[in-house]
Amino acid sequence: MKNVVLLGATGSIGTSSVDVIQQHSDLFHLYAVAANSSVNKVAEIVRKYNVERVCMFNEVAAKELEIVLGRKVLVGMEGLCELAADPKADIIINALMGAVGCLPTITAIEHGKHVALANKETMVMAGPVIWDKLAENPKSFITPIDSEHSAIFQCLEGGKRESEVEFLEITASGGPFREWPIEKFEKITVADALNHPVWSMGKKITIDSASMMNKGLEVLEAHFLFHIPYDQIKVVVHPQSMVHSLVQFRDGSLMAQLGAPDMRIPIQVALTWPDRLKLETKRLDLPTLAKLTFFEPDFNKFRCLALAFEAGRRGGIVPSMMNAANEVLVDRFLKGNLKFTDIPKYVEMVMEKAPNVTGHLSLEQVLEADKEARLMTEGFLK
Ligand SMILES: NC(=O)C1=CN([C@@H]2O[C@H](COP(=O)(O)OP(=O)(O)OC[C@H]3O[C@@H](n4cnc5c(N)ncnc54)[C@H](OP(=O)(O)O)[C@@H]3O)[C@@H](O)[C@H]2O)C=CC1
Ligand SMILES: CC(=O)[C@@H](O)[C@H](O)COP(=O)(O)O
Ligand SMILES: [Mn+2]
Repeated sequence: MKNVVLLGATGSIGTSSVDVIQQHSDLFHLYAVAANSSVNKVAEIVRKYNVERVCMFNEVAAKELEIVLGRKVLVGMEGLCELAADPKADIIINALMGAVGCLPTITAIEHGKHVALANKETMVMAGPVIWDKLAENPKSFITPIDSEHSAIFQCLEGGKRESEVEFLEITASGGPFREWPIEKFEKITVADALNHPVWSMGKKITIDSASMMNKGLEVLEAHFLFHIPYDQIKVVVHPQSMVHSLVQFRDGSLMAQLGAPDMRIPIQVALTWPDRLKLETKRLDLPTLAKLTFFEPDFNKFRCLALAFEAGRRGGIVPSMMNAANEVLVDRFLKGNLKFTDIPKYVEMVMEKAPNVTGHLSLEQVLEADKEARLMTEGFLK
């Protein structure tokens, strides 16, 4: 039996993870959960699945949950990291949203854990630091949950074939504005942007999908997960989201992973790899599938995608600053205080001010850059 710590248990990935764990309750025990402030949802999960340890990031919520459950609730970043380091934990699923996921991932690696990673922001902001930490802690390893990265991971047979890759082809749905003319972008509303054509996900990633920053983040995530240079990473728009990504090998073979758009599939792969267990979810029926289509992305319309490639190529603290600026801007947009077109505009302004840092990158530099970019973005918005 493997003890699973689920960080971000109340979210979209968290909920799907609970389902997968329950479908295999002979193999996995939901040992600990964490969230930000959803007290009732956490209380329900804890009671239903006999969860042993709990953390709430938000202090008030932690106190409230302690009263509801009548037992100790960990709190804040310290609490998240305590769960990530718990000696009884075998697998840490990081399904937190945003840069808050970075330190728990690093702590889990430092404690030799298997990290099943949905929190792409971790890899984007701190990729080189993660490389160092994994090298220092050879017992630890990451299995990706992000659907595209799971597809690539599977095509690479768990990373064994990285050196044989010609390029990675990351698929993108294109989001709700794939067919909108750029002239209409000024008028995009929050409701328009939350209307993802395929996936039902948390709000932040849904806005990122609409701006295609999500695909940009995924390019950096792929670079850091699979050690593939940016010149060998392509993005292809595939509106049906049935092909989750592809790997072109140097012998001319193009491998793809297909499946219904259901995150429980990559979550289960991340938990059970290299084994493939039964999962109750929809199957793709090829004869009844509609056409599968593929297009070049429009880098002019989706400026965030171009900016992310630029941030990746510049390296250093630029990805951390880009990610932080984007988080602030998406939050403002969701609150109705920013135009959709202001997201790439201000991300670019922050990136222009970002210094090029060469040489070894430390965790302190990454976290400082994150803080600095948030302040800078707020400053631009005043
Ligand atoms: N949803 C999807 O299909 C996919 C998501 N991902 C990635 O997975 C991650 C999670 O996404 P998703 O599930 O959609 O997000 P959601 O917004 O649905 O859920 C986020 C979870 O994180 C918790 N959380 C948010 N902020 C904090 C904080 N400061 N401290 C502790 N917990 C916090 C929330 O708790 P609370 O409920 O209390 O707010 C919630 O449990 C993201 O990095 C996303 O990019 C990747 C691929 C697909
Ligand atoms: C399910 C998943 O992995 C998301 O990251 C998804 O890819 C978002 O859709 P887009 O392709 O529109 O960004
Ligand atoms: Mn994805």
